[in-house]
Amino acid sequence: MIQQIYPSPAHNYSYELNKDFQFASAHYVPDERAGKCMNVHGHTYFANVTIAGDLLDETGFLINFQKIKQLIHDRFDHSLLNEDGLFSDENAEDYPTTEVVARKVAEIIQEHLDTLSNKPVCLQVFLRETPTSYVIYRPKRGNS
Ligand SMILES: Nc1nc2c(c(=O)[nH]1)N=C([C@H](O)[C@H](O)COP(=O)(O)OP(=O)(O)OP(=O)(O)O)CN2
Ligand SMILES: [Zn+2]
Repeated sequence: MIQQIYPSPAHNYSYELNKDFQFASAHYVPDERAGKCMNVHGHTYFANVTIAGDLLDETGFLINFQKIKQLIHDRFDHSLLNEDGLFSDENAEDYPTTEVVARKVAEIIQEHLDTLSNKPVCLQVFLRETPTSYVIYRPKRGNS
């Protein structure tokens, strides 16, 4: 939910930013054990992304807030997640569950961050799938 307080990852970076955004997507979980979730259905996902770093870019940004939303919203909004090449119906690690979508969001963002000279890092993705269900994904990282 936008404007909620999120759990913070511990870190020693000087700057931390958080971006909230939402996207509406359909998905299904391709396993009979997922019950009714095996049927195509939709959610309005609420995401909060945490990015940190020690250096700002030439505009004084860690990263432009708008870019974070653009990377994810433009790709996933009003789509069937299972049809995106990031996901697969063959391998559970790539089914579009909340856990996996949160990880993919982190990976998409980190891939972009790696192109920036100030080298920010994605520390956390909080992804709410329903009013009662959410996942937090924190990429493994070194001692920073
Ligand atoms: N660990 C996970 N469990 C479930 C996932 C998931 O991605 N990871 N997904 C689903 C379904 O896709 C469903 O969209 C969400 O399930 P649920 O929280 O049960 O949704 P409800 O709105 O029915 O929840 P209530 O609290 O009962 O209203 C299922 N499990
Ligand atoms: Zn679902």
